[in-house]
Amino acid sequence: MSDSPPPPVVVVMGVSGCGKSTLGQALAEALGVPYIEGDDLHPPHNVALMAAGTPLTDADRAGWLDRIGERLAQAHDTGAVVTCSALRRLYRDRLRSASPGLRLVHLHGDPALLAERIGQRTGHYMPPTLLPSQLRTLEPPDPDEGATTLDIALPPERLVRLALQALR
Ligand SMILES: Nc1ncnc2c1ncn2[C@@H]1O[C@H](COP(=O)(O)OP(=O)(O)OP(=O)(O)O)[C@@H](O)[C@H]1O
Ligand SMILES: O=C(O)[C@H](O)[C@@H](O)[C@H](O)[C@H](O)CO
Repeated sequence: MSDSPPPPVVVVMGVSGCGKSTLGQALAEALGVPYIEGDDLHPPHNVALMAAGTPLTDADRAGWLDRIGERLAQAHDTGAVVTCSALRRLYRDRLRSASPGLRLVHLHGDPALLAERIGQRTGHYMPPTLLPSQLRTLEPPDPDEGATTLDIALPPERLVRLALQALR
């Protein structure tokens, strides 16, 4: 029997292109927990809207957040790293109601750097034109949410180290 605490359930959050998938995968590997790509849980309707350059509404995101919440709840014993934009406080409250102990890592960065990274990547449904609406919708975590905010200008390996330190 080990007295070690259960592995963490982590949501890596932030606007499109902030590096959620890049950090999320590396962090899951470092923690030895499953990785869940939140973008894969969007219904096709949401993906079609975003691909057409239409921002999602609260109603569009509701069912998606519930699916993510289910996955977070299932990960209670195993831990997990899940990517989810989780832009608004009310979305995060919805996730926390499914997984009360969840930890947040918020990737935050200069809009010009975000635009550059989104512009450089290929094969993604999310068009660069949606970045301004993502930034308008973002409500950065409040102090009581205990989030760790990291600067996307840092290299991925450093972000992993800082996230691991914060999650200890
Ligand atoms: N710390 C970093 N330093 C430099 N480039 C990075 C960093 N993190 C991510 N990138 C690059 O930025 C781009 C966006 O990263 P990524 O796809 O991980 O973001 P995302 O938040 O998951 O995006 P989305 O939510 O839109 O799917 C990718 O091309 C990735 O290689
Ligand atoms: O809440 C949202 O508007 C969406 O989750 C977006 O943030 C994208 O799915 C994601 O970032 C992929 O580019």
